Amino acid sequence: MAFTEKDFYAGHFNPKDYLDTYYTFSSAKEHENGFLIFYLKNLHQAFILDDIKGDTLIDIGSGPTIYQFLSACESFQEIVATDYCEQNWEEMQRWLRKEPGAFDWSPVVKYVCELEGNREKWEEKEEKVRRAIKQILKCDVTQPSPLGPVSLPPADCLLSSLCLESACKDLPTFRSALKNISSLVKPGGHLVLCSILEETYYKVGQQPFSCLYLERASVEEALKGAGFAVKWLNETKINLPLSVTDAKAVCVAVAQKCQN
Ligand SMILES: C[S@@+](CC[C@H](N)C(=O)[O-])C[C@H]1O[C@@H](n2cnc3c(N)ncnc32)[C@H](O)[C@@H]1O
Repeated sequence: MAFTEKDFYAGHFNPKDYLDTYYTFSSAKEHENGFLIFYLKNLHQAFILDDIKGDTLIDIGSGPTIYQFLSACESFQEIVATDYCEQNWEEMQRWLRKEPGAFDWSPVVKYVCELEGNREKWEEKEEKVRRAIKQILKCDVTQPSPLGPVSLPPADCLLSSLCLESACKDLPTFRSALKNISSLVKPGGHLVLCSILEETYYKVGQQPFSCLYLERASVEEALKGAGFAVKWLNETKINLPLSVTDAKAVCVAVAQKCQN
C-alpha cells in the first residue's frame, strides 16, 4: 500500500481505536496479546534484569501508550515522551491526569508487577509512571533535530517502539532516522528498540497505515550504521489476524551508542 506519511497520521490516526485494537489485554486474547507480552518481558529484561539505568530517558514516537514505561520507570526518574501527533499527546495526558475516558492500562500494569515479583502494588506503579513522565514533546524522526527547536541535554537512554517503521518510507530513511535520534543520547548511553518485522500494513479502526517491511538483519545493520553496538536482540513470531495486520514477528534490540 502507499506510504502513509506523518501528516496522514496527524489527520487519521485515532488513538482510541489504536489502543482498543492492540492494547486491550486479557487472557482470552492470548494470541492477539502475544507481541505485547513479548515486549513487556524484554523491557523487564532490559530495565530490571540487565540494569540499564540513569537519570533521563527519551521515548521516541510514544503514541498514546504508556506500557513501554512500566519497567523503565524503575530505572529512570525523568522520562520525556514524544510524538508527531497532537491527538496522541492528548490521549496520554488523559491517562496521566486520570481524566474520564482515559484508557484502562491496569491489566497491563498488573502483568508487569507480576513479572517484577509484585515488589509494589499496581496502583503505586501507575503513580510512579505518572511522576516519571515530565514532558510530552513534538518530534519528527525524519528531521536531523527530531525535537525541533527544543534542546534537551543528551539522555542516558533512548526508547522507541513501533515508530520508525511507521514513520519511514524506505530503508535509507529508516537508517537516517536512527542517526537522527542517536543525536539525542549520550555516547555510552543505550537504545532500546522495539520493532515489528515483515509487516506492510496495520489497521487502526478501519483505517490502514503502511509499515516499512523490516527483517531482523536490516534492523541490526541500521543500528550498527547509526553508531550503536548491538548487545542483544530477541525475536519472536506473532499471530495477529490479517484483518488487522500482516506482521510476522517482533523484536527487541538493546544497543549502546559507541564512544566517539
Ligand atoms: C504504531 S504507532 C506506535 C505507538 C507506540 N510507540 C506503541 O508502541 O504502540 C506509530 C507512532 O509513530 C508516530 N509517528 C509517525 N510519523 C512520525 C514521525 N515522522 N516522527 C515521529 N513520530 C511519528 C505516530 O504518530 C504514532 O504515534
